[in-house]
Order: sequence, then C-alpha cells, then structure tokens
Amino acid sequence: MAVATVAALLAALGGALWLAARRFVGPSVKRLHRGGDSGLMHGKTVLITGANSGLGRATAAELLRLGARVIMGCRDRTRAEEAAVQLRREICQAGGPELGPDSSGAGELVVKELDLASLRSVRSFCQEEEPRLDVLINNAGIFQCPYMKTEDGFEMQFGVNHLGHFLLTNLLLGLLKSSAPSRIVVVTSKLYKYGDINFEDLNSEQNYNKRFCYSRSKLANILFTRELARRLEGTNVTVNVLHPGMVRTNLGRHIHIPLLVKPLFNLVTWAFFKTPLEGAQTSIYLASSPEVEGVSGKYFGDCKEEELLPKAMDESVAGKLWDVSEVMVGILK
Ligand SMILES: NC(=O)c1ccc[n+]([C@@H]2O[C@H](COP(=O)([O-])OP(=O)(O)OC[C@H]3O[C@@H](n4cnc5c(N)ncnc54)[C@H](OP(=O)(O)O)[C@@H]3O)[C@@H](O)[C@H]2O)c1
Repeated sequence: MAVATVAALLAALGGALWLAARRFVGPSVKRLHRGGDSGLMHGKTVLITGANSGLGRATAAELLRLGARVIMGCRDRTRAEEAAVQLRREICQAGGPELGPDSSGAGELVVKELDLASLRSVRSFCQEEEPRLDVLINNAGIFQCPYMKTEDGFEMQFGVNHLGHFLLTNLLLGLLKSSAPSRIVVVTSKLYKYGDINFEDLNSEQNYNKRFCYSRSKLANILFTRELARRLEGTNVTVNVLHPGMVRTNLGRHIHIPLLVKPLFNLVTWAFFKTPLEGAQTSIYLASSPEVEGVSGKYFGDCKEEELLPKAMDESVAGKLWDVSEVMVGILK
C-alpha cells in the first residue's frame, strides 16, 4: 500500500515537472517588437474588434505601446471601458505613452460600441466619422455556442465571425484606401480544416453542429481574405489572415467542463496553451511589422507564412461566398 502511494506521488510529481518544463520551452513564439521600436505605430490608427478580452486586448496593449491610436470596437460598453481603464493603467505603469481618454492623436485609446451580431450596429459604427484608418484587425469571435441567431436571423457563429466582419470591412474600405498604405488583419483558426461551405444551408437551420459551424465560419474568414486580397490588388491596402494557435482566453465560455475535470483542464491549458500576449504576436506582427509591407492574401502562424488546404484556396468558392455574403448583409451594388 505504502509503495503504491509513493509510486503514485512520484508519478504525479514527475507529471507536474514535465508539464512545467513543457510550459517554459513550449508554445512561446519570438517576442516581436517587445523592448524596442516604441514609436513604430506613431500616427497610425488601428481598429480592433473584440479588444476588451483575450487576444484583442493583448494586441491593443502592444500596439498602444508602439504609439498607435487604438479604437476598441466592443459589443459591451461597460466591459470595454473597464478593459480600457486597466490598459491605460498598465501602459502608464510600464512607462509607455500617456493615453488620453477619448480624443485623436498618437497613443490614444478610444472605446466604441460595435456588436457584430447586429448589422444595424455595424452600420451605425461605420457612420461615425474617422479621419483615417491604417489597420483594421478583425479579431472578435464566438466559439461553439449553442444554436443562436443574430439580430438579423443568421446563425450566430457565421453571423459574428464572418458576416459582421464582412460588412464592417466593406464599409471601411473607402477609409482604408484613402489612408493607404493600410492593412487588414483577419484572425481565423486552424480548425478551419474541419469546416465546409454548404451554400444550401449557410444558416444551419437543418442540422446544427456547433463544432462544424465554428470551423465553417473560420474557413469563411480565409476565403474572404483571399478574395478581398484579389479585389484589392493595386490599391496599397493589404489583407492577411492568421491563426494564433491555442491560447488561454475566454473563448471557451460556452464549453461545459465537469467540475471534477476542471483542475486537470486548467493544468493542461496552463502547460500547453499560449498566453494572450504570445497568441497575439502574429496579429501584432501583421499589423505593424515593416517585413510584411506589400504582402497580401497570405496565411500566417507564429509570424511565418503557412500553407493552406486546397479547400481554403478554392477561388470559385471564395467568389461565390463573397456574392452570397453581399446579399445576406444587404450590400447594394
Ligand atoms: N483562444 C484560442 O485558442 C483561439 C484559437 C484560434 C482562434 N482564435 C480566435 O481568436 C479570436 C479572439 O478570441 P479570443 O481567444 O481572444 O477569445 P475571447 O477572449 O473570448 O475574445 C473574443 C472577443 O470577441 C468579442 N465578441 C464576441 N461576440 C461579439 C459580437 N457579437 N460583437 C462584437 N464583439 C464580440 C468578445 O466580446 P465580449 O467580451 O463582450 O464577449 C471578446 O472581446 C477569435 O476570432 C477566435 O476565433 C482563438
């Protein structure tokens, strides 16, 4: 009995040490721009959707530190204001630029309401005049939620992750072109591999499968990026798409984890998942690095270009998805 207990304790200790070691040599990517280049984004305005939490928040913090004027496009003003107060405090404590509450100029942080589950909200957001927009980061996302519909009756994951951003980007294209050279950065997921664009049932009203629908919305992000890059050729506006890897954020809020399994789950995410700042590196890189000036239509992970599956490169599907999305969001030609 005593031998078994000691063996079990040693095994647990060994496991914990291995996980800890894995954590420190594991998923981190090189820390671009940290520790230098603090004026790199000076004079640039960046809009980040879903900037109050997770990857969006980490991206906002770093771009602010680099001197950008950051607009947080968030659906819940209270949560966004709280995040903004904390961000300002963190940047100040770290000796970064002074951040004003809500005015134009470098190093400013601005909160604006933007609910991607409402086309009305997207339209009214875009009506607010902005003098320029240098970088748009389509980051907000919803993951494997139960069947829900957006205000306009679309399946929630497709509606928020793809359609809301589709309309937002289209309405901001004029401003991005007049501010060129400018960039669009789209956050997708490696899970796009398990999705498919079924034009017969884009709204998933027949057989809702939350995993498939998330993957499909993320495949749509990539097809959208590639079609947009084609349409933007010669404009000096670039668009690229990235996967951040597995990151510890609030994304899994709709996933039920039994109480007994939770400690193990937390240990595994701590050991194997990136921190939000590590996960945000590719967004920050694509938004700010001179290395990617002029690069467009590419798929990135850990700040390097990666290959896509053929289904994400199918130009006819990308073109059809664009046309169908235009009709769904009511874009008039
Ligand atoms: N975490 C990962 O492992 C992982 C892996 C691959 C891809 N991604 C992608 O990374 C992106 C960021 O996710 P995250 O991991 O940082 O998760 P997160 O912490 O949950 O952040 C998601 C953000 O999206 C916002 N959002 C959700 N629905 C919205 C809506 N209708 N309108 C406007 N904003 C909305 C959320 O706002 P509220 O706070 O108000 O809900 C939140 O700010 C997503 O596109 C996700 O698919 C993440």
